[in-house]
Amino acid sequence: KCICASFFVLWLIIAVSFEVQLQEVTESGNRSFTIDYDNNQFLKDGQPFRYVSGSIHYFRVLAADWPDRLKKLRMAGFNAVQTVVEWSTHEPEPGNYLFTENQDLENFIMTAQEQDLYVILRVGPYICAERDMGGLPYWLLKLHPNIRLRTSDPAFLNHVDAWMGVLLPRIRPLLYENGGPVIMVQVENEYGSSGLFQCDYQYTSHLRQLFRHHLGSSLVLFTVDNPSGNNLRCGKIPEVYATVDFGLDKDPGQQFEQQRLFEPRGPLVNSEFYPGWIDHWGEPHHTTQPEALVKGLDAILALNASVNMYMFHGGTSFGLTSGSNVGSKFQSCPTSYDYDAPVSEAGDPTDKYPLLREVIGKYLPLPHGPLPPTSPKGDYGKVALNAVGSLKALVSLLPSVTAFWPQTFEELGVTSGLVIYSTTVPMRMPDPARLALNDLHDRAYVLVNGKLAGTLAREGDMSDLPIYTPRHATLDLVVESQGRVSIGRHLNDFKGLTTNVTLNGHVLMHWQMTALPLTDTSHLHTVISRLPQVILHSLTGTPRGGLTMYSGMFNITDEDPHPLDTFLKLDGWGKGIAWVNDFCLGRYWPDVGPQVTLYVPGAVMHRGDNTLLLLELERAPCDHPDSCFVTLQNHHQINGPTPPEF
Ligand SMILES: CCCCNC(=S)N1C[C@H](O)[C@@H](O)[C@@H](O)[C@H]1CO
Repeated sequence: KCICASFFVLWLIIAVSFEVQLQEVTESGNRSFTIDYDNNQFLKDGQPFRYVSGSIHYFRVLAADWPDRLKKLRMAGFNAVQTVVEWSTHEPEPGNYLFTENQDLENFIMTAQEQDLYVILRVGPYICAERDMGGLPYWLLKLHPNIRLRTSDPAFLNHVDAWMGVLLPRIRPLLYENGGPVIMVQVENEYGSSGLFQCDYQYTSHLRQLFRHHLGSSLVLFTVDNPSGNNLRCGKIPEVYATVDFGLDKDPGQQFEQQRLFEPRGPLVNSEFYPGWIDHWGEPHHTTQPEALVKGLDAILALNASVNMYMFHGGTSFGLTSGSNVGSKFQSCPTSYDYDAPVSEAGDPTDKYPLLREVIGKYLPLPHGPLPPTSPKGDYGKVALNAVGSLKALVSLLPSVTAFWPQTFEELGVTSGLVIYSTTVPMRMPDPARLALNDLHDRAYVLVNGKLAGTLAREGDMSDLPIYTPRHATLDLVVESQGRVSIGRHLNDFKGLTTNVTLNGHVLMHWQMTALPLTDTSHLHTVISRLPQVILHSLTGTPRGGLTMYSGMFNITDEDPHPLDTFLKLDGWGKGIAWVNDFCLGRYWPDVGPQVTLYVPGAVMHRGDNTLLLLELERAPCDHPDSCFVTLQNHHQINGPTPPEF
């Protein structure tokens, strides 16, 4: 008994001294961010803390504009910024790491700290976010065609370990406890809610251990799941704090009851409160009413919950980085990620902005100072364009691959862009013959002997295009990727011709494939410059001006202030990709909407002559030189679509 008593006394002394030390550490000014389970709150340096955060994805805003957007977030009353970290942005090819300029994540984080914002990082490895393959790099499919993404499959986890071994050591010095602004880090993303129909706890536990190894034992790690059904049962990771996400159409009390089933104590957190929603090409732009948004936020804050608004500023999926979804059909996401967010795609406060500041001001001290104004926009007028070569002419100058069967984009090493698949029809077919592309990812322009015979789309019926094929006719299929699926079972979304092609039931073989990766224009310019002028105008594209490159120049005079943000309007154009000064603005598709203009940041232009390049796939208003132009106007346009004929 005496021994037990002395052990107890010894234990008591140790426990008390530890508590005192912790208190001393805190009082000594060392920084800490923890969860207080006794009082259902966060503690920052030992004091109660609640965050009101807004999502801004650094890769959807140019680095030149990060200070402006982050300041607008702070001036709206928010005290934290949340961003996902996109693996494919930082490792576009295996072992090729990018962390500079527009990919300089550390700069974004430190800029947030300068704007008096804490940072909540969602480091993935999977992030969803309507991005190509949910932010996972396409080369995972190239290296491991049978990979089981988002599982403990070693083919996946080995690359995750390597990637996190590069990323997380960069994050550690920026943690709050180490003097930085990063207060929390999310593990995976909606693992239980992503329609994976598998709960690989070995995978999620591995991530927790990996994050603990690189980031230490005191950082708050959390998960996010939509709180319906069994999502939280599958998404909750032991020793990782489970939070939920829900929109303004949900009752916060009921939603948080679901969180309480898995976190009976600790702060209530909505990690994604939606001010708008996802857009898809061909659907109306999704919006919400400002009053409903403010009412919903007020109800959450009144419960003393912490919250992140997804998105505060959506920005733009520049380049070919937007993803897609597969619901009842394939739905590709537009370039604009406006999200009907409180700050528009172009960075301007909307009518939601002052209302949000007012409601946040009921719960948090507001920063003083004027509300940010709408920035001036450039009205640079018409830009005349000329055809600089058909796609066929361009492709004839590019290297090609021959194979018995059609290969996917991934096999050909193409992240995004086009692949031209060519073959010869082996025998005389009855006219018309039925062409079937049995699993097309995603859109194909069918040419017979260089003439457009039709268009097939993943959204529509891909297995029935009647074509007339003379003997030994050349069949070209110009196949476009519209963005890899961002969520669910179709995440391993191989692009291109993913199965055989048949003509009247005969499998077509012996394919020549020419990749046209469009992640940058360096090779495009090289190829165009090599095109003899005579070819430029001989090999036109389609009769309506499709499958053709167009270029033009516009001048920003010295009288103009620094180049202003502007909007590219493409009246009369069909569907394609646009570049300004080699910066890929993204895909345009005014034929189906909802976005009708492309946002052009001022930072991609300069005084003097600027170049504009279009790869038009479908139609151009260029049957007369006077009508072959686009417009750089000072306002954006998001229209409801005319029902598309995919
Ligand atoms: C149509 C399926 C949408 C799935 N995505 C959902 S629920 N969301 C949650 C997800 O975590 C986030 O990355 C975003 O993708 C968001 C929608 O903007």
